Amino acid sequence: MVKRGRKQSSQAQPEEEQRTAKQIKQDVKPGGSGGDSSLFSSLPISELTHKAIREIFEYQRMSPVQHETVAPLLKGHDLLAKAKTGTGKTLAFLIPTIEKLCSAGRPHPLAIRAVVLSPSRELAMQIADEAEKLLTFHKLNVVVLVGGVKITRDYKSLEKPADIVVATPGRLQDHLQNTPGFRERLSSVETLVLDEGDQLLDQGFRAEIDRIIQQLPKNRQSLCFSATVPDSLGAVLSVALRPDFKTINCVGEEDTDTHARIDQAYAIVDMSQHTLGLYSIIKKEMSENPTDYKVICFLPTARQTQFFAEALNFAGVKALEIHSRKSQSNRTRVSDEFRAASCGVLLSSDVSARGVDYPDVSMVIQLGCPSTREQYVHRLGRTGRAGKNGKGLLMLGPWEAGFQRQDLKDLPLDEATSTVHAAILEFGDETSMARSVSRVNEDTRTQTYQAWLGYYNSSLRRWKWNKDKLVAMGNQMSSEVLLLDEPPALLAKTVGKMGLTGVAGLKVERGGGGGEDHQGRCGRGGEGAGKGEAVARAEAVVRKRRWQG
Ligand SMILES: Nc1ncnc2c1ncn2[C@@H]1O[C@H](COP(=O)(O)OP(=O)(O)OP(=O)(O)O)[C@@H](O)[C@H]1O
Repeated sequence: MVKRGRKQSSQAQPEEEQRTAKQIKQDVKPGGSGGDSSLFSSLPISELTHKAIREIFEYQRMSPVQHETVAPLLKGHDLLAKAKTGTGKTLAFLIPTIEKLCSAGRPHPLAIRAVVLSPSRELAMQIADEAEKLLTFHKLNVVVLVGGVKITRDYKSLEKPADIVVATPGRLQDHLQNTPGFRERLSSVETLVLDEGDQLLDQGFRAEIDRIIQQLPKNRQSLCFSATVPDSLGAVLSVALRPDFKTINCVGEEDTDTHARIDQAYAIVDMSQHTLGLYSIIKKEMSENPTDYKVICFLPTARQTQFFAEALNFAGVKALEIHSRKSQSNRTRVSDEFRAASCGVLLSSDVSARGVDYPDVSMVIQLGCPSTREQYVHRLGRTGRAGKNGKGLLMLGPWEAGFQRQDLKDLPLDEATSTVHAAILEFGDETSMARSVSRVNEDTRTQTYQAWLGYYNSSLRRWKWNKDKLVAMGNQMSSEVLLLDEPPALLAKTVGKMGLTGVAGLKVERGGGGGEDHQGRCGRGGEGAGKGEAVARAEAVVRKRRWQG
């Protein structure tokens, strides 16, 4: 069942409703000038778009970012816009983009006239859905081009007119290189939108974005939207925007990038308590909001996401998982299921960190350090959207505590370490959790170990670690989180690629059979052990921990 608003207990309803209504008003109140200029009806746009906003979206007032950006965009300016998460940036760029297209006819039947780029597939699909709703009464087409979908499906979609293409950079570049005629079709582009522009212009996507932009007409209008605009963005914006671009910042100078209505907290939790801590906090949220808990937990890597999801499911918490190791059809199904659910738990890698609009998320948990401060802000922004309340909990290992102290020092995070410990006491059972972890597939645990090493290896300087320390910490994770007797063996090739050849404590498998570590010991991290042995091992780990106090 699709839920439209958070359910309230009957007693709390009037006050809660009033509060929510007030917050929505704040989010949609006109930015500064006030009055009726914030009504959609005051916008000089086509009647067909007005009709969609009225009848399909049923919105009356623009949010501040819509109020401040739509008018200059209708005048044709290039724009960099910053506004907090969940405040309606999607419509802010779609309305002017569509208006420009309907004010003139197609230059030729297959012309691509607007390109919207998104860093993730799920976000691209969501933007395309929103565009289709806005185009309900227009005769314009939207085509989505994202990775993970059979290219033949793209060819089919591209047989029709594609006035607006919403794409991830990799797939768009693939078409540029390999699809006959695609490059020519792009020569009609009038508008380029970079949603989550800071991420698109960052290192990860930069080369693809540069190549795409080279193919677009110079006289296009370009827009860049995000909830975070790091200083480094200034230097690369000239690639996408014309030099006289406007900047609109809907986050006041004195304000923070996050919403005051989201209660933010952090907890410093020992590695050995991460699984139990996560389980217990989710159980607490479920018991406090039995009919409307909706939790997203972000993990640093796809494999950690998979590991914790499997462990939680064995422990009796139904958890969905979404990450890059899943097929696109599975990702889309999971995303749709979580969007429509009134209650649920979703474990996600950063594929859902930005832009994705799941309604009524009650809590965002971040277990492990996010890659950047910006990523923290975007992940947190999956709750507290469109004027609603929300909660965020950042759970860090002791070695990561500096992230909260340094990178988030201007954000209002309360310390909640004792809350996590209290939740563990109330809801956790170490032996039963150890049994659940032992049931997690051996391959998942090996891959989680490898991914963990990869994630921390890519930022050694941030942790002030050398390679020996990295491996020591990884092995601690293998023992305390994955509950393996010995760290799993990694292929020599993988170890070489990570630059870890010769590092003490790493077990290396030289193709086939068991592994040998750099001290010459043999074994394979519990592989091949039966279920009974795995549980016995888990219980031994718990016993050992108790002995060690
Ligand atoms: N004018 C409006 N009135 C009421 N609700 C709105 C309005 N505009 C957008 N919304 C709703 O607000 C929610 C958030 O919008 P949207 O996803 O565009 O936010 P965003 O600013 O792009 O967020 P993010 O920074 O996370 O990408 C959506 O559910 C959307 O339908």
